[in-house]
Amino acid sequence: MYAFIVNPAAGHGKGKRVFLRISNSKLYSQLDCRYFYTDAAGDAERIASELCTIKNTNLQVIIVIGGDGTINEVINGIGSKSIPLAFIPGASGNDFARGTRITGSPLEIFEKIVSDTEGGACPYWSGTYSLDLQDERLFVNSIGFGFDAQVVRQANKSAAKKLFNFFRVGKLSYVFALLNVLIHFKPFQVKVVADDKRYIIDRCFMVTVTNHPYYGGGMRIIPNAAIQPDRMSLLLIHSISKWKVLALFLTVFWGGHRNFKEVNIIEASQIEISVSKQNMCQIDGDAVYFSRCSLSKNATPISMIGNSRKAQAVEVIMEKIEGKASVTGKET
Ligand SMILES: Nc1ncnc2c1ncn2[C@@H]1O[C@H](COP(=O)(O)OP(=O)(O)OP(=O)(O)O)[C@@H](O)[C@H]1O
Repeated sequence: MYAFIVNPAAGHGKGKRVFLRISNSKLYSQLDCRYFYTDAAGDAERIASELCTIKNTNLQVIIVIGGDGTINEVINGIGSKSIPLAFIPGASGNDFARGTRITGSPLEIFEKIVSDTEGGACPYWSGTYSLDLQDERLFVNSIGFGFDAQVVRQANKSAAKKLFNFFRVGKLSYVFALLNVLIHFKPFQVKVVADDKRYIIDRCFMVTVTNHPYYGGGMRIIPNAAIQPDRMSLLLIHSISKWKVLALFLTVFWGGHRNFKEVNIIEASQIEISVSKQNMCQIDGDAVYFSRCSLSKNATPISMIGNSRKAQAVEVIMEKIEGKASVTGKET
């Protein structure tokens, strides 16, 4: 069975339009397909979790249609179960699709998914996080602390977002939010422990941890962040003037921001981030308050199909991790 989890509201209705294009196709009618629409936050996670536990469904793949928030929920619903996962972007941000090289029209992606069910999976390692000692959860793209989280919160709560989405220029809501937050933003003190290194930064602007290069709807925030087991990429921006922040966000599309002296990029397996005064953090585009966060890489990779990364069986990668061969640390 091909199980579709569809967020019809994603991208101001794009999720539904993408699914209708697929469900009206000849290929869809020839296969054993079922679909589940989400109604509200938490539905995609619950549906994915139920699909993984129901026996005798002959489930071949869960295909998610929506945005990064929907794929985040589904990955948390699947957890460590070995169900192949595919994603057809149906929103405006779509950083997960960029990062995992999901390309083509929705129908082309669907055709690729169907051919990959014959054996074309490649692994994807999400990250785990625990906020303020709560239970661990997974993030698919990135977690950001400080400035970017406040921008996400501002954009999500702004009434203008609906209007921008209606005119299909949803990204403009982030530009407006960025300018708005920048005016009032105050740098904060943060302590970052990355493996055996400790950093205490007095005038921190933001800290971002990613599983792949893309962020904020196409910005290449850490251009060489590899999809890999064990290690996450971390970007730190500190001691920077507000004018320079504007310049930085203009150069981020081609990676020029890496040359700013206020920017540091490192890799680590275990990361602890703590702030003395409660601050904001965004997880795959969802903003919440935090004081302390522990991060690591999820040991169990997701078996992804339907993307253009070169396929390699998840079992082969797992053997490498377990030490039977050397790990390159680069995307396969
Ligand atoms: N039927 C629904 N109506 C409204 N909200 C929903 C529905 N189903 C799910 N949601 C909520 O929508 C959230 C965000 O969805 P998602 O990120 O996939 O799309 P999006 O926010 O429109 O994406 P983008 O901002 O990139 O266009 C989900 O995490 C969930 O909380």
